[in-house]
Amino acid sequence: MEPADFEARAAELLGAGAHGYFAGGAGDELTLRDNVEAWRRIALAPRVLVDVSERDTSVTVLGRRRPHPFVVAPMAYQRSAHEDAEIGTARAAAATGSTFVLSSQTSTDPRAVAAAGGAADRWMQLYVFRDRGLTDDLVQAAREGSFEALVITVDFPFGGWRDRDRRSGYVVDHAPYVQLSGTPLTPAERHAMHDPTLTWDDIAGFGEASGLPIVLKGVLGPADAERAVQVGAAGIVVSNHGGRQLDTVLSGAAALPAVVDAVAGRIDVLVDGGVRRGWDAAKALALGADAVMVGRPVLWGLACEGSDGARRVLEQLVTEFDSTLGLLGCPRAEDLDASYVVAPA
Ligand SMILES: Cc1cc2nc3c(=O)[nH]c(=O)nc-3n(C[C@H](O)[C@H](O)[C@H](O)COP(=O)(O)O)c2cc1C
Ligand SMILES: O=C(O)C(=O)c1ccccc1
Repeated sequence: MEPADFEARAAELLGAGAHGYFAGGAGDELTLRDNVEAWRRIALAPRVLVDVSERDTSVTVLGRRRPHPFVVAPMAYQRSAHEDAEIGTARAAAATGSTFVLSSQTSTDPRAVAAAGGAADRWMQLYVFRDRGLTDDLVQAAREGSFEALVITVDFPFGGWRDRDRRSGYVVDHAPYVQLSGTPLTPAERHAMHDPTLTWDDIAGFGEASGLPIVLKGVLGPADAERAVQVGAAGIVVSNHGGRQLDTVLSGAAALPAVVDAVAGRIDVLVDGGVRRGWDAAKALALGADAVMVGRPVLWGLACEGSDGARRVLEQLVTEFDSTLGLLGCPRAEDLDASYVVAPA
């Protein structure tokens, strides 16, 4: 099976509830679809007669050189996709030089994920729960597991309106690391753990308490990007949460240019949502992103072939990205700029 077949195969392998939860989005899923289409609408504009015999896919993010711009997005409940779960995706990331982001809603103890990932780059995604004890425990685990940064997700005061989950009645079929009670809960019940009173005033405190750089995930506009700089974030992820929160919001691809302008190089900018091909990542970098997060494709690889499947998805993205640099006539990823893309009219 090719990585291109994983999405369809995962739909056959997974139960309807888990599949709907992973694949689905908010409302009519217009943003879910637009995330993918927005990258497709941007045209690449190649240059010719450039020596592309050697290419450099590396980028610098949070002050560290990384072999390529692909970061595995934080995704909840990976044990529902495959028994390899987060250990499997962390190993796949480590094997491909991808930075791995562990979800707060991990199925696996963060310390075990850290042990499996060894010296590879990993960040901890943080949800701020009403029960701050649970949040503090994750911060502590991040420190013990040598996680390099805290990715605080800021677009999730509570869960979006998700028809697929309401219809399926899906309940999480394993005990996640952060437990609420002994009873299995629906995603909506677990989404209600989040603290909806969280504001900008709280952010710097997490940096101080953890000693780790803070990345704010879920920023879509230039004013919020400016505030992220002001509160001392080291980076932001331009994201609409994979179309899972508020339907009809703009795509990461559409939001990116104005955010990049506002940030003006002061902090790192990542983008996610609908990155499916190596050339999508090239477009993101051309529009000023420093790196991209990839979500569902990694999950489909995990569901089909466990850790090996997730690794194959990441390998293919890196190979496609490398080939894009060559055929675009821009052999160094860090030289990508707006001259290599034509935005839709
Ligand atoms: C099944 C699933 C679970 C997710 N869980 C989390 C999470 O726990 N924390 C978080 O910040 N984002 C979460 N996200 C959002 C992803 O990190 C990411 O923003 C999004 O999936 C990127 O879009 P893509 O799937 O189109 O690549 C989740 C996404 C999916 C599909
Ligand atoms: O479903 C999600 O998108 C998500 O981020 C989440 C949030 C809380 C619990 C589980 C998943």
